[in-house]
Amino acid sequence: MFGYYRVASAVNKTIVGNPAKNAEEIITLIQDAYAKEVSVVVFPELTLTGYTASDLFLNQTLIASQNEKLAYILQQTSDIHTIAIIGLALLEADRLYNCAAVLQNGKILGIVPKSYLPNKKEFYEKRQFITGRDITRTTTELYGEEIPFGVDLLFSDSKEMTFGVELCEDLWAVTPPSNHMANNGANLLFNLSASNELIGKAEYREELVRTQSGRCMAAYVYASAGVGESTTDTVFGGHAIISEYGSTLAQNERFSLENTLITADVDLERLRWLRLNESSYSDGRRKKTRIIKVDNLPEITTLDRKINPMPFVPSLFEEKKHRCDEIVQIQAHGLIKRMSHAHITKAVIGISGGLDSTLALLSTHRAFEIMGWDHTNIIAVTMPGFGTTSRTKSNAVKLCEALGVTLRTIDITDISHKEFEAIEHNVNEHSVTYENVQARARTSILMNMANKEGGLVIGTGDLSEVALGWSTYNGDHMSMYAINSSIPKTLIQYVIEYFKYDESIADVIDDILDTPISPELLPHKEDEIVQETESIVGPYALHDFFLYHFIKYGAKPAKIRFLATLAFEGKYDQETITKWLKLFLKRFFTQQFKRSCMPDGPKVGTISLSPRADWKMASDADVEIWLEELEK
Ligand SMILES: Nc1ncnc2c1ncn2[C@@H]1O[C@H](COP(=O)(O)OP(=O)(O)OC[C@H]2O[C@@H]([n+]3cccc(C(=O)O)c3)[C@H](O)[C@@H]2O)[C@@H](O)[C@H]1O
Ligand SMILES: Nc1ncnc2c1ncn2[C@@H]1O[C@H](COP(=O)(O)OP(=O)(O)OP(=O)(O)O)[C@@H](O)[C@H]1O
Ligand SMILES: NC(=O)CC[C@H](N)C(=O)O
Repeated sequence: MFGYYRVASAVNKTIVGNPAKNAEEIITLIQDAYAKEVSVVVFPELTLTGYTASDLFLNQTLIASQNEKLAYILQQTSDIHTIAIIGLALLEADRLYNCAAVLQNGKILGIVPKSYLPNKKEFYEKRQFITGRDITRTTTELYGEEIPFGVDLLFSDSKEMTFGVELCEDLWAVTPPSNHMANNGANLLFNLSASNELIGKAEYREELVRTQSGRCMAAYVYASAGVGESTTDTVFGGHAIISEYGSTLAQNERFSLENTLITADVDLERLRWLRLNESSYSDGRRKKTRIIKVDNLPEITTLDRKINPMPFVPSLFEEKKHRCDEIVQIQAHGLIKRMSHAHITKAVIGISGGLDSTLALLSTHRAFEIMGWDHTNIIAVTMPGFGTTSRTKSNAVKLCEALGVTLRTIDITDISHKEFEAIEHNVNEHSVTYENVQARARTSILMNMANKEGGLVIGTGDLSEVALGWSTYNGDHMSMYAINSSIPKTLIQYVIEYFKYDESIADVIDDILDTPISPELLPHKEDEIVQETESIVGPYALHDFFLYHFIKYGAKPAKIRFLATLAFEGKYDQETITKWLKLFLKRFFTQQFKRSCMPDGPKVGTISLSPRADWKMASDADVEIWLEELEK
């Protein structure tokens, strides 16, 4: 489903040295995983024997029993499409290898040996096993069949999934085998482990799994041996972890006395496309690998994953101050460098009482504060026009007064009337010309004032407006430094709210956040805003969501719609989402010409649409195939 696969980590109840009993638990867990539509489930290291069998691995009875019970598992799971990866002590060429056997539909698809054998303190694997690091392009014989065997095996369904397998210590090595697997296209990695519990180790282990998923731009599924292992010298807690691209999606409670199975739906399509955006991924050296084809995998019927409706906004409240501080620091230092370099000491900003100009003013104010520059050198200009209401105007004035900046008021109605007359535009015709004359009048005033004062015009447009082209070309679209240009509207609101720590502006910020978003270009009715942006172009929450998935993952519109339907369940139905998504796509394509000549401005988050850095696109590209997809 849209590139999602359900994967699982299983920790079975273990009896050391009893493959028959362990096999029963393994079969139960494989059946459970299949019932849950899991594509691949991974088990702990040396699953059938128990990891702690120690010198019993050198005894014929244990290995014979293990192999017999593996055959039994194959027979019992012959009609199960879920792939199971279980740990096996493999006797090959009179050597013992610590391996992962990949099983599906009663067959062994391949066997991968462990590369790094821990051999210090409580670990002494080299007593029984040898490394399989150099084994490539070979097979091993089990039950009379030749089975691919080696560290060069990858498993692919020829769709979105290619997976590789490593074992426990492999992940702790300086260069884990999974690095090479990822370089060769594996976007899903499994680890069969037996990692004992020591204070603080669980946190480190989770961090290791999570960061490896980030480094490899992959999903990483980890299963470690449970409490049934021998406690002669050490205790095992059965840690199960599923991470994807630097985030942990699921993790179990350790020390369970029962079988445990955790699942997560991983987005393997997203990972593939993310990699296209990383040159260091493309530059990774490819090695010879053998690809084992797999098919008949279970498909999920419903997605079990929380989709964040606000991808630009941190979900944890505790992160707010830190994140907002960071954003404002980046903005402020972008401006400081530019002003210092140009030997300019004054900033000129049009203040409307709306969200964007509020943040631009607050961040400019922070820049002046950092540098100890005189706040009165920030020249804030309110320019009431036909649509300006007393609410926004008074908020603009209150904010400027509280911040101690220089405030000027210049009414633009006369200038606009003169312009209408000059271009012979009927003042009663409230068309785009009527709107743009005002926006351009304001920009012209700001630019000319900047010349007069020796100042720099601070641009206020945000990333959502830049994506939609929701600005007047050569009007508010233009400035000398566009401080908000990579901050989307949903984040602008969040950052402004953080400034409420300053009590002198807390009330006015509340009212600014509460005011409908509007360009206030059409005449107001009895001092009430008539032109609400979100009823014209659609909700910014949706547009920011579309933008994020479209740019970051190159997602197809049909997938974006599917995800939005889940993320905004109960708020927007599919029809509404489709309507605004079409508008987003149309505007995104037709409005590139405004982005192609947008002013300099600091990149703040991972997404920016700067034509010089992040987003190079033809201004005349056709949107048809993107729209067609939504008709299917
Ligand atoms: N591909 C292309 N390459 C080069 N030029 C192209 C072009 N497509 C159109 N054009 C030209 O550009 C013109 C259209 O661009 P433009 O003049 O900007 O005009 P336009 O985008 O039609 O109008 C600006 C819109 O932005 C809204 N606005 C303005 C100001 C602030 C805010 C806000 O809420 O923040 C919103 C306003 O309500 C209005 O709907 C066309 O008339 C055409 O001359
Ligand atoms: N009445 C006004 N006085 C001064 N400047 C204005 C006025 N109206 C608009 N501007 C300038 O034009 C910019 C774009 O206007 P717009 O209304 O889109 O932005 P905003 O009000 O700051 O924020 P939002 O888009 O969130 O409403 C403003 O940020 C501001 O710099
Ligand atoms: N089984 C192993 O390879 C264990 C070694 C590893 N460093 C751990 O404790 O997790």
